[in-house]
Formats: sequence, structure tokens, C-alpha cells
Amino acid sequence: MTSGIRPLSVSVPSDELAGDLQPLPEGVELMVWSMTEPAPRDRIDLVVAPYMSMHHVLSALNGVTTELVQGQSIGYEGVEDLLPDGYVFANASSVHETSTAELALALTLAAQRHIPEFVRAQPEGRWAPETTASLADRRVLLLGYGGVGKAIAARLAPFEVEIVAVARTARDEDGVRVHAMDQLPELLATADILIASLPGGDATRHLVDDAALSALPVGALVVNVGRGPLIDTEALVAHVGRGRIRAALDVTDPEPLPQDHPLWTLPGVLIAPHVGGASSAMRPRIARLVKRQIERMAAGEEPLNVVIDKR
Ligand SMILES: O=CC(=O)O
Repeated sequence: MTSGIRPLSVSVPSDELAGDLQPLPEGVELMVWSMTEPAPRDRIDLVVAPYMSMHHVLSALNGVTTELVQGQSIGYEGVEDLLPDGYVFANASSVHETSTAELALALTLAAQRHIPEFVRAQPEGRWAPETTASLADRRVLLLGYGGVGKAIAARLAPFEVEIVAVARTARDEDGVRVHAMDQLPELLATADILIASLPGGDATRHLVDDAALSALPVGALVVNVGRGPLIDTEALVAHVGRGRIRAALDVTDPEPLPQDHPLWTLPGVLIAPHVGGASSAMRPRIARLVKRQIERMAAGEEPLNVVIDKR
């Protein structure tokens, strides 16, 4: 970018992100605003919202003139209703796909190869060999084939698995057969591993319900890196409790999972506290996205990743 660009004011929610954005082009004024206190200005051209808790702070925008509100997650459930009229919101879909796919693989491998059991045996010095499940030669069903689903498929490929996917639109993509949603019951019946990466919201709520879980073969593994409500938690607890299936979850319903929730202690359940996107790759990637948005806004171009436009 050359100097002499349109002056822009930009707010970010932390000093760390402000540091990652340096150096900024001349004419860009950067301020730190966590959105939990009153706005430092009545005009901030680009507001970067905090990670994961943005819906708690959207009312802070009222009265602030802004061209773009940049979220830091892929998911933006609740934002549509809470974003005041006149505002434009972009998500960070390109930022989290790789990290979320990494965690999906980590959870899948850990659960298949019984890593949690070995971790539990270690402090006792207990040498307890056992034959574990595998990833090789298993049939993996990807529920959702968006950015995260595709990143999971790409990472699964070298493990010599059979990959099929199910999504809103049937298609062949990157050598993967993507089936339409009405095929889900049939596909579940032959899936050794189900990996869900769909977004939340009414359209996907309890897509994996008691009937879907009943369709899975005995011993199947259910992995969820999308949103907790995709799965009917009560039904999942019942099926895992009977030892029919196992689960590895980065997202749960409710979230955070209460300390006395049965999922914590059920054998065959591995839980991560919704950290799929939260790796060391995140902040530099958010900074790259914000820089691109600044360049586009300075050049008078439409921002990237706009998912809600209330202009
Ligand atoms: O859950 C994390 C995200 O939506 O990016």
C-alpha cells in the first residue's frame, strides 16, 4: 500500500493484536477497544470484535459510526439479531479452518488409539498393552463439507481411510463424494467415524439425534468440532452410556459443560473445551485478515468475508 491512502481508524480488542498489526500504513490510526467500556470515538471505520464472546459486546456499537465489524470466529450465531441496523459484519472463516481440522484429527486419532487411557495409566506406572481401534481402513463420514470439512478431508487423506461427506448440496469435490442430507441415515449405518463440522443454528440443531445415533454401528466414534447443539446431548449420553458408541467433542451443549455433567465421566468420551480454532496460528492469521481488510477499505473495495449486511 502506498502512502496518501484514505485515512482510516481501526480498533482491536487487545494490545497483542495491535502489536501483530505493526507496521501499519501511514494514515491508519489504531486504538485498543475491548468493547466492554464506552467507545473511545464516535467514528471507528473498522472495529475488530473480541474472540468468541462478541455477542456480549455488540450493543457497545450503538452510536459508533463504522464501516465494518470484524469478528474473530467462523461461527456468528446470535450476531444477526444483535447487530444494530446500519452495520456490516464479517466473520473469520479463513482463519480457523486449519486449526479446527488439526484438532478434529487429534481427537480422532487420540480416541481411536486410546491415548486418554494411556495418559491415565502413566502416573500409576501401569503398563497395560491393548489392541486399539485404528484410523486406517475405517470409513469416515464428514457431516459438513465447508472450509473446515474440506480441511479435515485433506488431512485425513494420507491415513488410508475411506472418506464420504454429507452436506446441503450433493456434489463431487476434491475427489470426495458429497451426498445430500437425505442420505444421512444410510451413510451413518456404514460409518466407523462421524466427524461433524457444521455451523450452529436452527437448521442444524439435533441433526444427530437419537435415531441418527442408533443408525451408527456398534463401536463407532462421533467427533464434533462444529457446534454442540448439532448433537442431541441427552441421546449421546444414553448411547455412550450403553457402550454402543464413543465420542470426542471439542464443542458441547451446553457450553461450558457444567462440572457435574455426565459427559465428563462417561467412559469413551474425550472432551476438549472448545479450542479448535484457538491455536498459536490464530492471532497472526487474524492480523493478516485485518490487514487485508484495511487495504481493501483504504482502496474503496468491498471487505472480505461479509456474512451480515444491515446497511
Ligand atoms: O468456534 C470457533 C469459530 O466459530 O471460529
